[in-house]
Amino acid sequence: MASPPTVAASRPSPAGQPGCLARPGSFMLAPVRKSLTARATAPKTGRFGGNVGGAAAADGEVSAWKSIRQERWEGALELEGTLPHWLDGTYLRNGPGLWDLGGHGFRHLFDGYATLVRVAFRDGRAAGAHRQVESDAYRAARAHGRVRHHEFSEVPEPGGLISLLARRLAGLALCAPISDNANTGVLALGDGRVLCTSEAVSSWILVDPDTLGTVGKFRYGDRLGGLVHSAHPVVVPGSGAPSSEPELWTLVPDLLRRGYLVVRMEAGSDERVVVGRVRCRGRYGVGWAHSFPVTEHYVVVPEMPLRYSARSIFRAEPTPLYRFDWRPEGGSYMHVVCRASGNTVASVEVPPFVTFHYINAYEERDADGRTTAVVVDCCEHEDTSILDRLRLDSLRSLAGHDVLPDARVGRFRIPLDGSPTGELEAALDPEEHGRAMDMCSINPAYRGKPYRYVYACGARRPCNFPNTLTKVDLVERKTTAWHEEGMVPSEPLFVARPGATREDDGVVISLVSGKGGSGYAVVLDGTTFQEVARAKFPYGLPFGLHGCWIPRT
Ligand SMILES: CC(=O)/C=C/C=C(C)/C=C/C1=C(C)CCCC1(C)C
Ligand SMILES: CC(/C=C/C=O)=C\C=C\C=O
Ligand SMILES: [Fe+2]
Repeated sequence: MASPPTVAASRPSPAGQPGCLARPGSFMLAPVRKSLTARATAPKTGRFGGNVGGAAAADGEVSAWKSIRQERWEGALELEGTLPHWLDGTYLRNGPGLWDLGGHGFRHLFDGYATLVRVAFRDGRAAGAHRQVESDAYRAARAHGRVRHHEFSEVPEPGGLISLLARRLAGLALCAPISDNANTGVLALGDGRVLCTSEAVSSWILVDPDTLGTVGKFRYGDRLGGLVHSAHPVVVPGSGAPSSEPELWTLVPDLLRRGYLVVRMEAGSDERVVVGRVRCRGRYGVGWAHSFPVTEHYVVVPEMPLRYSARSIFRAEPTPLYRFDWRPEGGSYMHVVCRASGNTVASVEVPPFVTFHYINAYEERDADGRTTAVVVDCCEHEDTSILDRLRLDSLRSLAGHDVLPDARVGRFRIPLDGSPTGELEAALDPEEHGRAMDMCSINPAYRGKPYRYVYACGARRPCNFPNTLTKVDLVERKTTAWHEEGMVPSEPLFVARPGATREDDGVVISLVSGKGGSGYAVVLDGTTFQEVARAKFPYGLPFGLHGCWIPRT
């Protein structure tokens, strides 16, 4: 641990008390029926193999892949360096932080129960907190001592004889319900509501950004249904006069009719409105739509050759790629849908690609101001092996081994002149960022517009996981990296300085699981990419996925 704990947990939850993870012996989880991957990884330390919230991880190992042990913690953070006084608001980050309960360990990074982490910045000081998100899946596992919902890589037996008989009588597949473990992102809708998100339509959970408490399930008031949707809905300033209230856009894949609904939801509403429909052009299933980009006038619908396996989702029958099938022979496409009319204005074939995250997209215009193409940037992985590299046994045991598959900034150019194909090439030499590229953010004021800077996780090899924070200059095709030996960074998030006019005038915040079991929020200068401050948690932080910034109003 880099520094001794200096603050006591303000609300400690001793074992056996409400608000605590478990009573000793109460978390023996039942065996899992089908494993989509190799054998379960046994917890490494302690009964839960976890980080002890409110105390240092004692064994000096990186905390990134260890479960957070205590359900919640809150307290002041020890500061090193000087925080800018203009940094006034709350940084929230979500991610799977609890992979071990009782005697059972999840196998894959994406399986873990959601842990929300918060760092509140005010007057040059920082306060931290974490709390488990109270999804039905998490509550059920806690109450029953077994995994009851199917997660990304695990398919538990349906619980109990009565439930099994009832399901058989109802003619349902003998599988547990789909999980509502909202462990992927956290999103401020801009109307006061803050949501934890994941892939299942029924998984969104409203949280209180101050207490991190679970407010309740978010349920749509419409009749659109859908089973899965993008884990990364996009909130943009509204286009509708007279209001420019922020609105949410997302994609709802239709697994039966093989297409996508492009939907919009207004601020304050819980009803999605269908703006456009796209039919899949490729063969086999619907392309996985974990995220998607928007430009000023268009929504881009990617049809990736990594396709949802309807069998795996409806009948809980695993594929070698968890919930997906790799079908490059079925074609790969990019569709462009007009945000105003819902019409598909371009649909082009592109080379096969694998991506979780789109960085940004913008419209390219000719000298007369006519839009000629849409440019889309993404974190592109060389193949689907990245999914297996995110297995916990690989993450835990292969640190320092150079097994991370290559990744690059993939740049698509989608012509709007009716051409049948689009291009895909690297936006810069991938060696610039150690051939790793994911967990990206940009200055949000440049979303959908021409832009220059990307903040992401890159690599200093050898490594089994991205281990640098990297600023990419897409114009100069150069990078600047921030790195400490042994660190596991999470998504860097850019926060603009109020009144800034330059794109990189602001700071970049990332929660880091450091060497020696430490956990801290590092704050980097957005321009120089030098550290300006770090706010240290008194315990190690598990790795997390995506975050958001909520300015103090
Ligand atoms: C975190 C990340 O990148 C991806 C996570 C994907 C998840 C959690 C997917 C989950 C599921 C499906 C793809 C199909 C239906 C079941 C469910 C577990 C929600
Ligand atoms: C953490 C990750 C990829 C890392 C490899 O470079 C992907 C996360 C995807 C889900 O949000
Ligand atoms: Fe994601």
